[in-house]
Amino acid sequence: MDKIRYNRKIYLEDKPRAQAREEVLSAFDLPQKKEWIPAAAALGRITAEPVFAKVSMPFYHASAMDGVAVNAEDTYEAHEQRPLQLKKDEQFTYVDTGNAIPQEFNAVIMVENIHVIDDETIEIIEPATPWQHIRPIGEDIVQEEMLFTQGHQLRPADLGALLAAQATEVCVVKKPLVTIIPTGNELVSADASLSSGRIIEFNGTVFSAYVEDWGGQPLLHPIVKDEPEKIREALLNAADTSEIVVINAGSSAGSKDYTVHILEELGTVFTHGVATRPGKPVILGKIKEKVVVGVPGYPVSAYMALEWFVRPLICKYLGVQEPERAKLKVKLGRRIVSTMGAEDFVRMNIGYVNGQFVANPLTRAAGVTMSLVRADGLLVVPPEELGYEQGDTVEVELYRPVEEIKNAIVFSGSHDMTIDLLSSQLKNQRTDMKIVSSHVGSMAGLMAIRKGEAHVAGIHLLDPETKEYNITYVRKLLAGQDAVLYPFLKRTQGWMLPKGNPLGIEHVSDIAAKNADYANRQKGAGTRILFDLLLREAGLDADQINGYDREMFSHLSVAAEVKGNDNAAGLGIYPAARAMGLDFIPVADESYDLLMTKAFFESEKGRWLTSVIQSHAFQLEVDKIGGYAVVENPQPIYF
Ligand SMILES: Nc1nc2c(c(=O)[nH]1)N[C@H]1C(S)=C(S)[C@@H](COP(=O)(O)OP(=O)(O)OC[C@H]3O[C@@H](n4cnc5c(N)ncnc54)[C@H](O)[C@@H]3O)O[C@H]1N2
Ligand code: MOO
Repeated sequence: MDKIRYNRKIYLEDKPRAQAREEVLSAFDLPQKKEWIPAAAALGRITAEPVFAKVSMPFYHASAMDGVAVNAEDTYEAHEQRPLQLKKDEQFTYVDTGNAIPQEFNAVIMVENIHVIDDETIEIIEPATPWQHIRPIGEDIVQEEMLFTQGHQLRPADLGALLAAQATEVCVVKKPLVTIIPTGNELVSADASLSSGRIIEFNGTVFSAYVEDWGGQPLLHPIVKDEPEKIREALLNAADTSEIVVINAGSSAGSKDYTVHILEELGTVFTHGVATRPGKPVILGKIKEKVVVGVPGYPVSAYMALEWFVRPLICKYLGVQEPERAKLKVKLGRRIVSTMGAEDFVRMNIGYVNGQFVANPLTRAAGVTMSLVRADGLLVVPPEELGYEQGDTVEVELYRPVEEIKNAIVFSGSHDMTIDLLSSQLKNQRTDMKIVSSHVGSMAGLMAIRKGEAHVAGIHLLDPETKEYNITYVRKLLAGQDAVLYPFLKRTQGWMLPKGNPLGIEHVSDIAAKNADYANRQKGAGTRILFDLLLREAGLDADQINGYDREMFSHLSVAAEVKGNDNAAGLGIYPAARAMGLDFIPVADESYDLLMTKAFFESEKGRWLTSVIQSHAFQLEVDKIGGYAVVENPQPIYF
């Protein structure tokens, strides 16, 4: 049993990130270790000492051209009107590019400029100047010359210079060893069987990859349980053997968050809590002379904290400048609210629509790894700002090259699995194009087209009066704007019910009559509009439906909700029901169409998109899902 009892630490500081960074950097003052490694394997490494050439290059006078080596003096008489003949071996010898020039010669004439008379004789009509077409000894590299100073990061061409100068071994800065300690009783490896409360350990692998990318040597420690003794032992060992220690999770105020106490006991804590959202519960401290960085458990917070504090430490150790990301000015598609006094880091999607870059925030939840996977850029809201308004121009840091962002087709609206298939087919045919999609529902998709924030929106909006899909909505909401509605799919909506349909639901009235727990969709979702129509047709009211106010944001989340509850019911598409092993009773066939800006529809990208939709390969993939039919010979409707 552990002898020491730790008080739960409830209050974290809000230290400015820049201050925390300066403090930890000035506390990190290890001398660089050096090592000799083969030059051929030194890509990306930092030279620890100046590197000198051991030999010259070329090592001898070398012919720069294919032709003949001559003595320039022998050629002075040559003239267009008085061709001069030269004798082989006495007055010339054949040489190829790179050959050594025999001592008696001092110039090369290109083969194109000689006229061969016979095996022994050539003729020239122009004199050669001394040293023409000869690469003299050391033209490129001179023996003893300094090729690189210390602190130079070796690039591919640099390796060539090292080998050419016979500097076959090079003294570089040893990569700082960064030990990464994942902690948590709940953590299991990715191949373990999962049960409620178990979390796959993946932060360690991500940290290792970042550390490697930044020039450090990662060492991923096995998972450590939330037991003070185990954490203490892991920290002490890591501090003995490595340059930097990263400990993951247990950084906040939970009952098992011991890290900060153990660090206080074994060394010093400089910081517990920085004024950032996310990433607040960072711990910075030292054991002996080794810096320990405690990063929060949530992946997004963790990766950001790693970049704020571990990357500068690695760069300082290596003696290189920290790289900065490219920046881009973008227009905000949505308002962004920020906490006063804290820096906010907002992952952004960026699209290039109608000649301008428009950015929209992704989820800000620190546990959503996919928000980092999907992000095109990062908006940093400084502590003194309360946020920005929709339409403001702000600067974002880019996570991807700007060309990639410029080439993406921005897809908005209701999500459908076929859009992922379309994405994949498009990528098959055009490596320079991709679909970037955000799933916001049909109505929000339509508005995105209206505001010029998307090229394409997937919509399925039923007009309860006309029973027609999409057209009335587009006519009403996009009045006066150039848009095209491209008929895309017919798909089947139906009741999603627990296996065996225990409540025996067949009709909307059964949902009310049997008091089923209904999993509804969000306002503006096409499925919600359909459900409301079904209610009205059956003469039912929303308040007769149990769960009407609980809103899910996708077909799959409705299906997941239904799966866990024998009393549940939902409305959605067949593939979602199938994915969750649910019963499915068809209710209506609906039109899921693609609304596009006219400019996009008529652009090269728009034409590609529609040609992929019409391709056999795509339609075959769609048929495999079931419950769908791609519209044949679609007639685009212009508005
Ligand atoms: N009362 C308070 N609760 C929390 C606060 C707070 O200020 N007061 N801060 C929240 C914030 S913000 C964060 S971030 C988290 C940080 O929590 P910990 O660093 O203590 O980490 P855990 O609770 O152990 O884990 C949280 C979460 O992170 C994921 N995780 C952890 N380790 C890994 C790993 N190796 N690989 C993948 N994912 C990992 C996992 O989802 C955990 O559930 O605290 C809040 N709470
Ligand atoms: O600060 Mo936590 O790191 O927001 O997620």
